[in-house]
Amino acid sequence: MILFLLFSPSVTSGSTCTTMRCEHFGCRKPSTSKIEAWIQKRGWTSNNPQASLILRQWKPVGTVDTALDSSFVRSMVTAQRWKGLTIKDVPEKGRGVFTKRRFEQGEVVCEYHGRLVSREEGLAIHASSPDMNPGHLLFYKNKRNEAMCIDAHEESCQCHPLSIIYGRLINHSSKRANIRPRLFIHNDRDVILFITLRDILVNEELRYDYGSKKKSFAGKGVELDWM
Ligand SMILES: C[S@@+](CC[C@H](N)C(=O)[O-])C[C@H]1O[C@@H](n2cnc3c(N)ncnc32)[C@H](O)[C@@H]1O
Repeated sequence: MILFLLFSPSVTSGSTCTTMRCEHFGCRKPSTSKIEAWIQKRGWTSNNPQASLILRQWKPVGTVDTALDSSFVRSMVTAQRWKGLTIKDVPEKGRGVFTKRRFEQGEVVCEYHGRLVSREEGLAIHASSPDMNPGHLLFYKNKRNEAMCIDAHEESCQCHPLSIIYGRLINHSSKRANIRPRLFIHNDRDVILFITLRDILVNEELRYDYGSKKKSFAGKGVELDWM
């Protein structure tokens, strides 16, 4: 869908002058220090690009389909250390996730991370919640077309007990969604990444369409006023 050039500097490496296209960071904006380390690793002898300039001109590289191709994005999925986000209270919604920096269209924001369970198990968790609120469950179909659920009702997951799991705190909007979930597979694990639908400014609330009908959450006919 989206093809963005990240950076095409003319650089001198030894005696060879090459036009480089950096795809290393893929669909996720790196920090200045990450770019500096990347430049240093190239071992260029002259004409080195400035990290701050790369950062200013940065755009995601690749398409939504290739969002998990970059080792940088995969390392974030492994570590669950998503930067650039913060949690705030939102009137009548509880908590919500807000941006601490600008995100570009097509950028990976974070993962909906949690425990993988079957749809039936997810529905049982849903049914046992006090007000049948969808809470922190995400229902989806995997690549084999099986109905599954990511259960994120715990504040933190067992695999990353110290990480903030932002995905579970993102609120719903069908009309004003600025990110969308997308299913990938990494190390045989289903990974649902949120990808921006447009440029997102600093201090914007992240929202995605939960995809549930007002009266039929997970097919259970639950009335939810806020949907
Ligand atoms: C995935 S959680 C989102 C984080 C939640 N606000 C919290 O504080 O934990 C989903 C729950 O947030 C609330 N919520 C999400 N979107 C909402 C909206 N647009 N309006 C009101 N409540 C919303 C509902 O209670 C829903 O069950």
